Amino acid sequence: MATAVFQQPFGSLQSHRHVNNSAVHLELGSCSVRLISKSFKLDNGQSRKDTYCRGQRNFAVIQASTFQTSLVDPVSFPSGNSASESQKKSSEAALILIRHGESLWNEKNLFTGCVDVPLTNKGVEEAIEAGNRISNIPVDMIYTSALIRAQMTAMLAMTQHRRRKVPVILHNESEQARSWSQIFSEDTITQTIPVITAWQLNERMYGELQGLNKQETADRFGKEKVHEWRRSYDIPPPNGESLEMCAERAVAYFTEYIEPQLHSGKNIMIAAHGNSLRSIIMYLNKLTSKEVISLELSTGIPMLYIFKEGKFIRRGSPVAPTEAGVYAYTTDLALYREKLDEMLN
Ligand SMILES: O=C(O)[C@H](O)COP(=O)(O)O
Repeated sequence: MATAVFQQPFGSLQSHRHVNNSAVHLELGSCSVRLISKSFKLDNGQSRKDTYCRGQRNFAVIQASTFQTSLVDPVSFPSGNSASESQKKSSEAALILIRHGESLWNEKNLFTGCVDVPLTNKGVEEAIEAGNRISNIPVDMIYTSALIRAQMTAMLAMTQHRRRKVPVILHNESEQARSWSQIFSEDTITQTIPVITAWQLNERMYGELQGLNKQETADRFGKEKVHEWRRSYDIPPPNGESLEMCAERAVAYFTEYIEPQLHSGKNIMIAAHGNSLRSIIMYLNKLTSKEVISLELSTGIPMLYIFKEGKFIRRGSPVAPTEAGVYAYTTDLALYREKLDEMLN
């Protein structure tokens, strides 16, 4: 992805403790980012090096790339030497998809779409259970929709992860938000998982059905009509998105931003919605428009894929963290798990 890399001296900064500063400039397609390293002499005589970034344009990519550059996981996946080396050699990466846990409007049987409602208690429990199931699978980056039910699911799931890294939502909505949420310790960054939120992963926009009760709508417009709105591929509900329209933006986002991360060996979790995930699964499993309409996803059930040699291999849903046989670990996943066991014992 990086097309040009060069080192340049970085002028001295306003602190008597800085002993050395340098900057690396990366050109990443249409955007550029500057990684700035500062070496500090601490009062106790020790020295410390912190790296952070300044970027322009296309902030999601910049932030993702920054974390990618900075993160060095002591429990690397697959097993290898340095993180960058293992990334280069990496022959596979894990992809976890999770539909959010039950929301307050799922519970009330209302069309939700892009209305931003939180999880129920049951949804919270489902998210925690999903986290248990994936607690031995490596996660380097998380993508969620812009909606709270997906974000809650991702965050709650990660509370169960054995690696104990902290998921941190990247705020790139304005220059100030980006700048005010920077992390200035390389050590802390290595214990962090970047969480990227993207509206493209949102639930399909349900148009004028949003907020209506599904049963009452079926009683009013007829079961067939409502089934057509809910489960046809290319017929949109009134003023809303068809599954095809939802797939267009969700899959475009996946191929443009997420797939390159998998290619570089990053293990990814996506927390999203029934229809944005059906769209992505349609792409991953090469389903036809006929096949995808009968695909139903339960709330809070993680699905695991392995990305290997440019192909997505479906591994099913991990049933419990300890039951390797249920979804058959790959060798790399087994090694990762072994390292977690060593680290935590
Ligand atoms: O938005 C909604 O109401 C649901 O999350 C998905 O609804 P569906 O099952 O009708 O597509």
